[in-house]
Amino acid sequence: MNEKKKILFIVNPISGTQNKKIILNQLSERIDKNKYDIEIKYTERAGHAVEIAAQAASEKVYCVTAIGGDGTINEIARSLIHTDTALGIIPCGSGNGLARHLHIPMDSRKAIDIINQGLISAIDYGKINEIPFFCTCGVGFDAFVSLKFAAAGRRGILTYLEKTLHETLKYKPETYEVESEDEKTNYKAFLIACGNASQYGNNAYIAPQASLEDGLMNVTILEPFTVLDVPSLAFQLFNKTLDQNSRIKTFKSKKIKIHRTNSGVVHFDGDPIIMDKEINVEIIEKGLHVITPNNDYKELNVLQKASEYFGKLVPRGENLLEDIALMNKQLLEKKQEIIRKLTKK
Ligand SMILES: Nc1ncnc2c1ncn2[C@@H]1O[C@H](COP(=O)(O)OP(=O)(O)OP(=O)(O)O)[C@@H](O)[C@H]1O
Repeated sequence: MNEKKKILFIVNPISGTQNKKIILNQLSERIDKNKYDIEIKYTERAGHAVEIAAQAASEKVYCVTAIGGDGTINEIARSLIHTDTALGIIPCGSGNGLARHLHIPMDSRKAIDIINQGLISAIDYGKINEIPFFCTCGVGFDAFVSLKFAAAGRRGILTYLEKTLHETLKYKPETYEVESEDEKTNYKAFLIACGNASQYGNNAYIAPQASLEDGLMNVTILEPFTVLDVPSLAFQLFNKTLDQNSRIKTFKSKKIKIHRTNSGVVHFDGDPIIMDKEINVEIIEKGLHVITPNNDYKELNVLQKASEYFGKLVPRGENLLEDIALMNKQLLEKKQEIIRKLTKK
């Protein structure tokens, strides 16, 4: 009989708003005990997961699984880069950007099934002034919101939206010099986001074309905009078409330098940190092993989500043309409803 593989689960008790006890009960019921020996550790403070994961990697543990959000994943993954220990993810943060990009289910029972399947892929990661990030990093408004969110004392999507909507129209764009491998350009920008993955979390696609396997970051620069641009920007952010907006500049690069007039806040995977005027961002190819769903599962997941969405929208009528007209009307109403919600002060 094959020797069992060890998985260490690291639980961040403060991430997101989900009850972690329920997840741990599901874990003990569902994890494949013929295949895995499991251990569970709770973090006691910010930064603790870095130490626990580093110890596990030095002991050549098969996998360290985050039960948390992108901040917890960042702390664990930075200790696993360039080791044979794989990262597992049971998403329960506020945004879950990396898990969503990888099509890891938000339902913890299904995420446990993915770990049972145990398919390992290698993905890229990035560094912002030597601090690793796995999803996105950046300067400007998103970094500013991450600072407000960190100080809010509450987590979850509602707190995030509250902070974002509250601050959007007050925020003053800054001037940045951006140096890619090809050119140096000055931008007055609301934000500059560097995407290793495509989204911030909550399906907000700031870099819709980003891939975790191309060795490149997708840079998104949002130039100053007026209140009239907010509905289309908000809609396109969630519709994966932000790169089509006239206020957006995008390009791909392996590394960039950002020079700004003063030191200030940046974010890495949604966590804020103060950095100097000069910021270097680069992507390191295939430096992290992650347990991911297989392609069949990803396709099924996308089809299932689409059919659930349209299933809710379309009544079962007899006349196809009438159904299509009704569906168009309902899609338009849905779009207007999203825009109304996002622009309501
Ligand atoms: N025991 C702890 N007490 C206080 N803070 C902690 C503890 N353990 C981890 N942290 C910090 O909590 C922060 C937030 O965690 P995490 O990012 O996982 O949740 P989230 O912000 O709700 O989700 P997401 O990043 O997906 O939006 C992390 O940056 C981490 O440093």
